[in-house]
Amino acid sequence: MAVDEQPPVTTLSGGLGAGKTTLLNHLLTIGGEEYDIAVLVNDVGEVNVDADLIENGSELSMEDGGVTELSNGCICCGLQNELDQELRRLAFDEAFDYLVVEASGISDPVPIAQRFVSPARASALYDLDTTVTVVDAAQFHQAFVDGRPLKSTDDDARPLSDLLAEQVEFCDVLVLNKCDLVSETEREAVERVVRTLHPGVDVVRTTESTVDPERVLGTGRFDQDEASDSARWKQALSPDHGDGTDVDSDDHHESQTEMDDHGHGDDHEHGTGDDHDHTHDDEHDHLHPPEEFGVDSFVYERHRPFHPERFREWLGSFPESVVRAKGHLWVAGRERYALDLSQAGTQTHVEVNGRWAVTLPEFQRESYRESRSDLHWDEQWGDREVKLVFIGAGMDESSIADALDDCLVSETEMEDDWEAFKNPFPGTMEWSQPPIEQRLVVGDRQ
Ligand SMILES: Nc1nc2c(ncn2[C@@H]2O[C@H](COP(=O)(O)OP(=O)(O)OP(=O)(O)O)[C@@H](O)[C@H]2O)c(=O)[nH]1
Repeated sequence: MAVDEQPPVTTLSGGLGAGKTTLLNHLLTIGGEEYDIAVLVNDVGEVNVDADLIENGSELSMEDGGVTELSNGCICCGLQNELDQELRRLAFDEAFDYLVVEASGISDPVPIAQRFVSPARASALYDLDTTVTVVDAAQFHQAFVDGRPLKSTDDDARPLSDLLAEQVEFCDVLVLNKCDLVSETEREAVERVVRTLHPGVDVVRTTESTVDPERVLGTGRFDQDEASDSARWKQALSPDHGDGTDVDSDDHHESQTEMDDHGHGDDHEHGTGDDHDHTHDDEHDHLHPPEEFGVDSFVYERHRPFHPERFREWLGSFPESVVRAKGHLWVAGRERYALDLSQAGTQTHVEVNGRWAVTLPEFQRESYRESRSDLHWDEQWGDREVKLVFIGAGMDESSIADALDDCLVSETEMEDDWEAFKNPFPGTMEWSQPPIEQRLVVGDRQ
């Protein structure tokens, strides 16, 4: 792609589990008719579940460069170098005419937007078009109307609700999602708070993130001068905010050189009003969100199925310290299909994702295995496994893992007839039905 073509960019931010991946998949299905979209997906955990979900839900794939994943950190801080590299690689090596960047649920949208404006190098390659924040209406109501903020259990950390508020404050379009989980009165109360935090923001109400693509793609709403007036934008650029606490100091040196390489000729044209040098250090001189908000993550991986009844029971009492969990499941009695689990707030969804590779005809199975060098393969069970990412504040990893281990099929149960277990989990892929009916939903307003 020629450098001067500058594909437009939409960034998607928003709280953990708010509906960003759902929105992205919706855009790829509907908006894909108008644009040839490339996506860059950032996930906090070491396993990028979102990238898999996007691949499964669309024709894009990692191999053809359509989906790029950046995992195990935040593109707003720790992975900024990787973000810059990927943005350059995409611009020079891939053919697309729109880029959508899905930030992790604990990313601060300000430093991400700053990667696309002068003097950041990507500003010459892309045109930041729209910044979008997706909000879970029910979670927001709980935190800001009911007055039960999302806490972090680490005393020194800021409550996660602060991040939610910051994500609301910095966006051009706010997608108020999960409207099915709130009453009209609750939604109105949420909108009042949202408009207080961000007067004049364009609010789109949705369920399942079904937004009209025109509201978030090619809107031309991002205005650098207006964004530059945002208090946090200025704070992030201020040289006085260095407290030396940034955990990624090594990254800074490399990026600093990159920034120095870059001509700053157009700085003044789109200036932020500050006349100091915009160094990389200045740009993200804040704590890395996982530290600032006391968030951590771990992966639970086992190569044995869950007992359907015990695991269903466990789902009914999700540990409070877990803010978000997602991944795939092997449930005994469901040997043909991998199930996706997605927990956010008080709701957990389990739905059929696709067939385990081991059940595919040999030709397909082998080509799948070749394309996934990291795939765990068991002689007897193939790729069937449980792999879940947990993200939360103050989680007791070993007690969660122990409780889950108790839900696994025991040594003796391995010999049982698994079809005889009472099994509430979905087990077919009847695409003629609306997918929602193939879900097991655990939690409020089922
Ligand atoms: N009830 C309800 N559930 C929804 C809605 N939109 C999405 N979900 C579900 O909420 C869960 C999280 O959705 P995602 O799209 O994965 O959320 P996300 O913002 O990408 O999550 P992270 O990237 O982990 O922060 C999934 O189980 C979705 O199916 C909605 O409008 N209503």
